[in-house]
Amino acid sequence: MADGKISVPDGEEAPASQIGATLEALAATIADRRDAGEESYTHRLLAGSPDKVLKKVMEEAGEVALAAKDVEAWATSSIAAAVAFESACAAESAAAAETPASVEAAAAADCAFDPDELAVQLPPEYDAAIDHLRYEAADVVYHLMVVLERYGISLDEFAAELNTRMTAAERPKGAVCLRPEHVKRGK
Ligand SMILES: N=c1c2ncn([C@@H]3O[C@H](COP(=O)(O)OP(=O)(O)OP(=O)(O)O)[C@@H](O)[C@H]3O)c2ncn1[C@@H]1O[C@H](COP(=O)(O)O)[C@@H](O)[C@H]1O
Repeated sequence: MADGKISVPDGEEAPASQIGATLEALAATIADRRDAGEESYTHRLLAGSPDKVLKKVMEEAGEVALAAKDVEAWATSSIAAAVAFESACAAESAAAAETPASVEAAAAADCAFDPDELAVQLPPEYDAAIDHLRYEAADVVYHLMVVLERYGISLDEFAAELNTRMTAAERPKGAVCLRPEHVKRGK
């Protein structure tokens, strides 16, 4: 596996992976749609004005950001609810301790405020927000892959871009890299 811009290190074999197989299948489907009819959304993105798919990438990236903010909001409100509960509990405990008759009850409650002990319950909406984030992330990747196909950047070449940014220790064995003359060219 090597073309004009990329190469596999000598003596190493290209690795296999799930996401690799998935992206390869999707890239092949997208490439096939060059010859499809107008009923294919992918074909319309490949054959129509480039602005359509370029706008879509920006729009879907924005939706990823909004979906992530939604995840943040559910996490923050869940933490706030847990803090409010702990604070109320600690206040009740402190008030009880001031009344001699209640000292025992207060000790039993053992409810001093301790942020490390917060029991944060994430609601079902948090999980749904994570599902939504993953969905929007897939929309970005699909549209980005249509852009790559449109401009003739193969998956191997794209992998080489990412691999080139890794240190030798981080890079998978056998990973392709950009030939030096293509690194950061045109940046
Ligand atoms: N992976 C995708 C894929 N992801 C997203 N999309 C389309 O991208 C469009 C996104 O448009 P919208 O902005 O309306 O997004 P939405 O998801 O409806 O809603 P939001 O993002 O606004 O929340 C929808 O029409 C989706 O169907 C995709 N269209 C096609 N594919 C793949 O490409 C293959 C070929 O598709 P066709 O070209 O339709 O044959 C399919 O079999 C799939 O494997």
